[in-house]
Amino acid sequence: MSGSETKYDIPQLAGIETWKDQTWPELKNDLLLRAARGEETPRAPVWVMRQAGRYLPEFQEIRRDHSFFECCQTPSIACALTLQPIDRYPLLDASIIFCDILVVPQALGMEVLMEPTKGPVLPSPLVTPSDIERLRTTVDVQKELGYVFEAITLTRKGLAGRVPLIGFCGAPWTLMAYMCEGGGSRTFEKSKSWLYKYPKESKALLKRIADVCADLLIGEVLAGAQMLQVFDSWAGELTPYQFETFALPALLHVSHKVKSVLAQLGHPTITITLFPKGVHANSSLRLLADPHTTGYDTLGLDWALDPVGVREIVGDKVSLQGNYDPVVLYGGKEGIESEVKRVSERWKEAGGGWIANLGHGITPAVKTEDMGWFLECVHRYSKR
Ligand SMILES: Cc1c2[nH]c(c1CCC(=O)O)Cc1[nH]c(c(CCC(=O)O)c1C)Cc1[nH]c(c(CCC(=O)O)c1C)Cc1[nH]c(c(C)c1CCC(=O)O)C2
Repeated sequence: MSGSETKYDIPQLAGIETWKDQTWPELKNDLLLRAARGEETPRAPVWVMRQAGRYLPEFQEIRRDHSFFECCQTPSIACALTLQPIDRYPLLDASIIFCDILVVPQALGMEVLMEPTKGPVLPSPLVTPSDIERLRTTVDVQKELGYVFEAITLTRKGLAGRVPLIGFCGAPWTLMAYMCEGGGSRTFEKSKSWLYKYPKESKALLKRIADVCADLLIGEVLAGAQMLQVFDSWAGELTPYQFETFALPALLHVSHKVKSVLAQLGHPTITITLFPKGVHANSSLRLLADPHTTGYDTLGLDWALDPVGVREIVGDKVSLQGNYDPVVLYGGKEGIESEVKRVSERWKEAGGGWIANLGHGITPAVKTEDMGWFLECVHRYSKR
């Protein structure tokens, strides 16, 4: 399964010429990178998915004057939004570049809108395999997504070594789901019926998406990202068979291509987190236990899983991230403290590399002081 033997084509990225000449501010807090490599750190590094988001008044202020994708596509704005939570909360141990997973369908040629009440909308979804012809056959990731790389370089400088910068992309299956559904879904009838009706074409589509994801991640690292995360937000909608047959090979294509191309370029290896939201620990997660073969060093867990139980299943080779219930942030000061304390004990008992995070993104109505209190509690109760 290891991708080290396969030679991948090196994408045409500006960073290939420039990455060796970049000098970066010295990193002062490397807890995140150590935990991702499997170290048991003195306390858990902590960050929060969607930490640059609508619960922050300073985010809302910028969003008032700019559309969502304008924020993603303007490097100075994306940089400013990424730095907002870092400036406000010195207890955060990581930053994640402000962007969206749906920039990959855009790079493939699909229109994506962000509607205030509905979330993402893709007005012309893929209905049958003949619609795949509407996608660009080769994607010039530098041309389509160069703004992400620019934003990353600016942000890494702006961070001045305070914390590492995470780059990310969506997982092929999750992106295919958006591309076939035309937006979010409750039942995933359109995207999952592709897997039953058109299994061969589904695999080919997933591979094409995976290629763009890999090139995006490679460009992010060359531009200055110090760690990567792949968001498979809809992994839990699949049967274990579908996860293994469709989602997993595409995920492995991404991680193997990223690591192999970086090695070909002589770039130091970096760690990758996979967030396969909703997957069953005893079936799908079990397939992801060995970073040496999967290329995923850390697995992000949602709040439905118990860290001790997961450790028993996946063993000690892989690091883990998670998994406080995002709704705990509405639990009040005492509620937050007692839950963080309880869950942290499970994590310490589980052992191994642990990055503290929510089990999914922070939601817009959270009070900024409750987010701050949550971070304080994690610092206190994750101490080993
Ligand atoms: C599925 C998914 C998307 N985007 C993303 C995922 C994977 C994680 C997950 O499962 O939530 C990933 C994402 N989206 C965003 C980030 C930025 C980095 C971070 O702080 O985590 C990241 C990592 C910004 C964003 N992406 C989005 C916002 C809010 C949009 C706004 O400002 O109007 C932000 C800050 C919009 C978005 N983008 C997406 C949705 C479903 C929505 C709508 C959500 C909603 O309306 O509540 C697609």
